[in-house]
Order: sequence, then C-alpha cells, then structure tokens
Amino acid sequence: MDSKYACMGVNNSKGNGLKRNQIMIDSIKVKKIKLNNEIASVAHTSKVEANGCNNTHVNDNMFDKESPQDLLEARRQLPVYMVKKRLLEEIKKNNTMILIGETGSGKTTQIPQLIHEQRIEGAGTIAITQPRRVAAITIALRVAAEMNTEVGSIVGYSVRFEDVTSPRTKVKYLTDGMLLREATLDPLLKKYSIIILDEAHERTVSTDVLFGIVKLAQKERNEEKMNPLKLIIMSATMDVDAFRKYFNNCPVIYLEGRTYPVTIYHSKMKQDDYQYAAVCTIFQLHATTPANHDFLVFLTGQEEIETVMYNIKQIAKEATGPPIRVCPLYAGLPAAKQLQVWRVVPPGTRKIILATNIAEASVTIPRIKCVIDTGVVKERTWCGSTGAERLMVRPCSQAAGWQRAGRAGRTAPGLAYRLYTAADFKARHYHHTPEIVRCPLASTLLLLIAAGAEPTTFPLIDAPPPDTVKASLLLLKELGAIDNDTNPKLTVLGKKMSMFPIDPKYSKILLSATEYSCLDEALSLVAVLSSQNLFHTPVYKRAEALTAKQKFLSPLGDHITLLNVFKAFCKAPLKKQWCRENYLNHKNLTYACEVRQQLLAICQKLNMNVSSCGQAYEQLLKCLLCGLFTNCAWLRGVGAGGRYVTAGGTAAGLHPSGSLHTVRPLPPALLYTELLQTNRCYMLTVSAIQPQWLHQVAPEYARRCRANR
Ligand SMILES: Nc1ncnc2c1ncn2[C@@H]1O[C@H](COP(=O)(O)OP(=O)(O)OP(=O)(O)O)[C@@H](O)[C@H]1O
Repeated sequence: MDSKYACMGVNNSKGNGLKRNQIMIDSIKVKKIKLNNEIASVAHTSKVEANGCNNTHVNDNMFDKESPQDLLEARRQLPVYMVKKRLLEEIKKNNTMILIGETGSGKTTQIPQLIHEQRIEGAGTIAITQPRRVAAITIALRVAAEMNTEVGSIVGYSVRFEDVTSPRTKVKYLTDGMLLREATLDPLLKKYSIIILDEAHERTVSTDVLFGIVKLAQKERNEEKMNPLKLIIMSATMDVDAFRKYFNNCPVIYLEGRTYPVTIYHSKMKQDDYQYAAVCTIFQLHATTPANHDFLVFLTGQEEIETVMYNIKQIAKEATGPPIRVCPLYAGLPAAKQLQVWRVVPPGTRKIILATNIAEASVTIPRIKCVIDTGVVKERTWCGSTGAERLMVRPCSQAAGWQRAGRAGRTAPGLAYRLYTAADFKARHYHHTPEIVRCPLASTLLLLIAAGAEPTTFPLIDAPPPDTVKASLLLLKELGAIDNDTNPKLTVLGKKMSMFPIDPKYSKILLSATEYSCLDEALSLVAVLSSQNLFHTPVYKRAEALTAKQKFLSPLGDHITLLNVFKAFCKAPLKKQWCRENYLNHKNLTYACEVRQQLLAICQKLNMNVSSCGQAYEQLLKCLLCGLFTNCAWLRGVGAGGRYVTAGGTAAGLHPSGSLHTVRPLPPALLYTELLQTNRCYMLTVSAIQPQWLHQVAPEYARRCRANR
C-alpha cells in the first residue's frame, strides 16, 4: 500500500484575485508537521461501537454544553468578531456586498448575530440560506446557544418538512430550496430586510435561481419605494469575478485570518482504490493519535459509506487504539440520524464520521481533528434528449478540497489528508460545473413560474442549455402544470403541484390519486421513491438477501414490490430487527415514513380524500402513469432478441436488480422511474403496463409518441 504523505505546507492561499476593502487580521502561524509513515497493517484489539445510537429527534442535549461565558469567549476569538465594528459599517453602507472569509472564520454564525445586535434589520427578519438542511439546523442550534436563547424564538430554522420559527424570529437559517418556496408565495420576499446567501460557491440550482429572485426583488422594492432589501453573498471559495459582475460590480470585502491552522498532506503516489486507501489511513491514524481526535472521511455515497463502515467494524475488532464509534452522514439519512454525528461520545472513544459532500461546507463538527479526503464526488448529469441520468464518480474541484480541509481546524488546529497527489490537486479546476447546466429543470421552473418569473428571460449567472429548458417546459405543460410552454402561467393543478416539495412528476401522481381511489398507496410509493434504496444486499450475503427479497416480489414489477416492503415495514413491531432479518435498510424505510407523513399533511391541507385501492393494483399503476407517462418503453422484437426502446428512442435494458429481470414472456410495455446510463442504458424501478393505458391517461402525449415512433 503506497500511502506516504508529503507535507505540502498550508492552505490559506486561495488567491481570489480582487483585494479591496481588505480587513486584515493576523492569522495564527502555521506549523508544518512531517508525516512519512507507511500505513500500518492492522493488528491487536480495539472495540467498535458502530452507530450504536438511538433514533433521537433534534434537541440541543445532543450537543456539547458550553457555558454562556465559554461561548462568548469562543466568539471573541473568531476573526469576524474581531473586526465587527468595521464590518458592520460596511454592511450598513452597502445594499449589496460580497464577503469572502476563510472557512471557520465566523461568517455564518457571527455576521447575522452581529447585525441583529445592532438591530440593522429594523422591523424585518434576517434570512441566511444554506444549501443543506443539516447545516441550517445545526448552525441555528449553535447560534441560539451563543445568543443564550431557545431555537425557534429569536433564532430559528426552516428546512424541507420542518419549520422551527415563530413570529419573534429575527435570525432565520433556511435552506435555499425553502427560500425559493417562500418566493412562490411572496416574490418580493417582503418579510426579509436582509438576505444572506451563504456558501455561494456551491452553485446548487436553487441557489443560482435565488440569486436572480433576490436581485429582482431588491430592484423592484427599490423602484416601488418599499422597505429596502440588503443582500450579502458569502463564501470562502467563490468565483468572485463572476458574482461581482452579476451583482452590478458590488463591493467585495475580504476577511483575513482563521481561528486554527490546518496542515495539509497529499498522498505521494496515486491511489488506485480510494476506499482502500481511506480505510488504511483511518487505521494508521487511529493507532497513532489520541482518542479525543475525531476523524471525518469524505466518500461519495450511501453504498460506499456502508461498505467502508462494515470494513472499519471488521478491522476494528483486531486493531490497536481506543474504542471507535462510526457515524454515517449522507443526504438520504433520516434527519435525526444525521444529527447523531453531533452527539457527544463517551470519553476515550473516537468518532469516525463517514460523509458525502453534505458535510463539505458550513458545518462545524467539534473535535474533528483529521479530515481524510478521497478527492472524489458523485455527480449527476442529465441528458435532455434521452432523459437518462448518468451518475459518475469524478475528482472534486480545488474549492471542494479547500472546503473539506476547512472542516478541521474549527475548534483546534487540524490536519487534512488528501488521498491524491499534490500534482493531481493542482491540475483540477478551481470550481465545479454549476448544477444548473447539468440537471433537469422541471421542478425549478415550476417554482420560478409560481414566483411570477419569466423563465426564458430570468437573469442567471450561467444559462442552462436551451434544450434542457425547452424539454422541462414541455414536460410541465404535458403534466398540466402550465398553460403553454412559450409564455407559461401556472394552471390550478400547477399551483397545487408547486405546494409539494417533490419532483412535479411525483406531485402529479399524488394529485391524480383521488381519481383512482389510491391516495393511500400513492403516498407510500412516492415517499419510497423519494428516499434511497430499501434493499440491503451485502456482497458477503448476497444469496441470503436475494432469498429474503423473494417474499415481497410482485409479478407486476418493482413499484408493487416496494409497496409490499413498505406495508410490511409499517406493520412490523420490532422494525430494526425485522429489517435486519429481511435485508432491508432500516434508515431508508424510516426516512420514507417521515416523508409520507409530510406529504400526507399537504394532501390534508388540500382536502384530498385518502382512500385505498386495496389489491386493485391496476388502479395504482395507472395513477403512476399519470405522472410518469414520459417514462414508457415498448418491446421491440420477440423472444431472446426482444429489447425495449423508450419514447425518446433510446434502447434500454432491465436492470438485473429489478423484479421483472427474469419474467418471461417479456411484458409488451413498461413504466420506469429512472433511466440510468452506465456502460449501457438501464431502466430502474420498473412495472409492466398495458400499452393502451398510455392513451387513456395521457392521450395527447400518446399521440405525439406514436407520430414520432
Ligand atoms: N456546533 C459548533 N460547536 C462548536 N463550535 C462551533 C460550532 N459551530 C461553530 N463553531 C465555531 O464557530 C466557528 C465559526 O463557524 P462559522 O460556521 O460561522 O464559520 P464560517 O466562516 O461560516 O465557515 P465556513 O466557510 O466553513 O462555512 C467555527 O470555526 C467554530 O470554532
């Protein structure tokens, strides 16, 4: 195993070009440490406590308690706090400004508090957007503690499916998606006097659209002589030139200095297997660092995290070092499970957090001493012409590398181990391609239109491909959400669809379900489809897992199979044990239950009748087709030569993991949920349908399809 590291020296140099209105703070001297050990082979004994936490809900007891005096003392040490006077002058003076400051310097936690202490927000509220819900929640909890108040009073948060604010809230952390949703009800966002768009470098679709929404709201409020809107755009690693241009050459403030140094090491040689390199690095460090140094490891997705977690558990039984608690952190994990990462572990235990890039920006997980960065990220790209998505593991950008390293050194000096070479890092792009150029846009366009914007002239930093916009508008029209695709207005149905925080195809399914008397089943299915894989198929117990799956299999296909699993899970008294016995993912099923609850609440608000179709699954499949009618494939040819072709003309196969993979004769037509492009194109989550159903549920689309075929 070739994992020697060379000390590269430190960070702190992101060279963001423009240097104006600079506020200088002496940064603490950086200490360089040499580390040239081979990764040790693992021996001896060590205890593992992998994820042995209960499913608790958000409460501040989960976090380390610090006295108000300690919290104030910690605040005073932050670079942002040290220059608060000058910073507040700049904020008062400028209506729009860009603020660049090192990771951990106190931008997110301090600036809103400082603004509120001076009451600069006046009668309005301060909104601070975050690309990820876990960040919005944990930062609000931290700021509430620092302000010596309860979360939900002066300080609150609002994330998908959870609003912890009150009329008293003046400092509100929310996801960018939530602010976008609020803009559909009030495009001028009148209740906010200051909007802080944090982590601007992330360039999620929602943030990119929000930039336009707030820019237009500020302009219109100005022209109409309404209460003014102040905008602050923040990041440690953003593309300053592009943002400055977009925000009419607004001033850029640079904050220098960070609380603690982070020493960065690069692998001396290229690592062929980054998962293996990560496990080796973990155990090398585990054997040599004190127990109160926790590790944060960046991986690409749930499956990978679970594999690495399994390997750590196995190796830890024999390894030298303190007891270990392994905690996963990825987007599809139920909220309460995500927050367990912040739970205090017993003294003498090491926490190892295995995270996707959701832990890359914003969050502070105290005690993280070492960051292990595999240097990769899983990225979704969408092809507008075929409708196929491609999930690819790619090298992350340099900015992501800096952000990841920035998760260490927040409460003490830190170390970041990059499992890739310095030359590899240098050769990477500084920023990644914004999501808006590589994703389907139907959900976003629906919200934009709901907010009264004109999609084709809406100001964006980077324009999405015209074909994607065209295809997404056409889809919304065919779903019945908009009246036309050139100068679109929301229909009554579209207005209802925009109330659901899910893909418009899924909200259409729910809104069609009363007609097919199957809302009960549709809610369960949409909830399951909105969460991640329910089946757990460990490589080492593949045969047992496949046998366990048999009892849920439906000859109608994957959708009814998933419904069978969900129904059985709801009935099982000992859910965790039942999932273990049936090779099902307890976390993902719990998440689906949470989502179902929230969707049900919206249906009840809309006075929808929750009836069940019982075993009449044809009703349910027709209802699914109402939302997914663009996802049909037809059988061409017969016998062994039979193959499926989608409406877009793409040849696609049944995935080997699906319920219909071995069914013969092959059904004449299929409905799929996703099209995944790997070395070939696969349909995922598939059910058999009758070809004439398409004519019944979407006659106009069926006619167009036939003409094109
Ligand atoms: N939950 C927490 N527990 C302990 N300390 C915390 C917590 N949250 C924040 N801090 C402290 O406050 C500091 C500033 O955090 P903040 O999130 O405001 O920084 P930031 O400049 O916004 O960083 P980033 O660019 O990485 O988002 C952290 O470095 C850490 O010292």
